[in-house]
Amino acid sequence: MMSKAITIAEAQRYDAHTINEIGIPALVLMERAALATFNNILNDDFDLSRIVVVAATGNNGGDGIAVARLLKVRGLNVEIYLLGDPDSATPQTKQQLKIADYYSIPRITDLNRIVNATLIVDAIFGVGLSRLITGKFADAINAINAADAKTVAIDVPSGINADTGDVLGVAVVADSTTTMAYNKVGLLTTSGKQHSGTIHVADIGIYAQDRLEHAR
Ligand SMILES: NC(=O)C1=CN([C@@H]2O[C@H](COP(=O)(O)OP(=O)(O)OC[C@H]3O[C@@H](n4cnc5c(N)ncnc54)[C@H](O)[C@@H]3O)[C@@H](O)[C@H]2O)[C@H](O)CC1
Ligand SMILES: [K+]
Repeated sequence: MMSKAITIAEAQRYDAHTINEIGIPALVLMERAALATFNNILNDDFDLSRIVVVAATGNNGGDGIAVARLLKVRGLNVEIYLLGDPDSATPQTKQQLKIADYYSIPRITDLNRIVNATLIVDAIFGVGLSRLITGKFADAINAINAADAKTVAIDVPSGINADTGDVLGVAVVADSTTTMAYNKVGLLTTSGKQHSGTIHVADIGIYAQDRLEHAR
């Protein structure tokens, strides 16, 4: 089947339409994104003995923190490496952090725990990446790439511009990427493919066109 690929602007427009016009709450979309990623993780052949979710405070991070909770509730050993100030997280991501705290998911600050993980979930940046990556964000991506662990990216491998496939300084090299709603144009480029690994497109209830015909 031919699958459509969309730009960052389209992804943002379809998200906003689904939330604001249709009325599906952002947290519901986030839960579906997390469930799709979680199911892809369980269906693959990964060593799940030491899982680290590396998350920033945008909605991509929120997806990842929700994945951490789904894994934890399954009884798996999962830790969160959080980048950025939780006080400036998006409302959805703040809610995910609160839920993760309820389940006592450890928050780690030592990059060595990333390097020694068996599976890494990359939830640093998705379609919101807007500038060159430096500092602690770059350090975390370098640690992910230095690890022997398999790496699963959420939506876009962090550091890849989802329109052009360009590396904005440094980018995660993933074994697989669960991308939401549609593939992204930048993931079809040579660089995009090299960083995404196997791409799974997840239906999370966001569509380019309203499916009103099914309702008649
Ligand atoms: N909108 C939805 O309801 C859904 C979104 N999903 C997921 O969310 C991301 C997009 O989330 P958004 O908050 O718009 O952006 P990001 O999380 O990708 O990142 C934005 C965040 O990062 C900062 N930032 C950007 N570039 C840099 C940089 N180089 N260094 C440091 N910080 C940077 C920026 O300022 C923001 O704070 C999407 O990809 C999906 O994963 C859902 O899946 C569900 C629906
Ligand atoms: K990501």
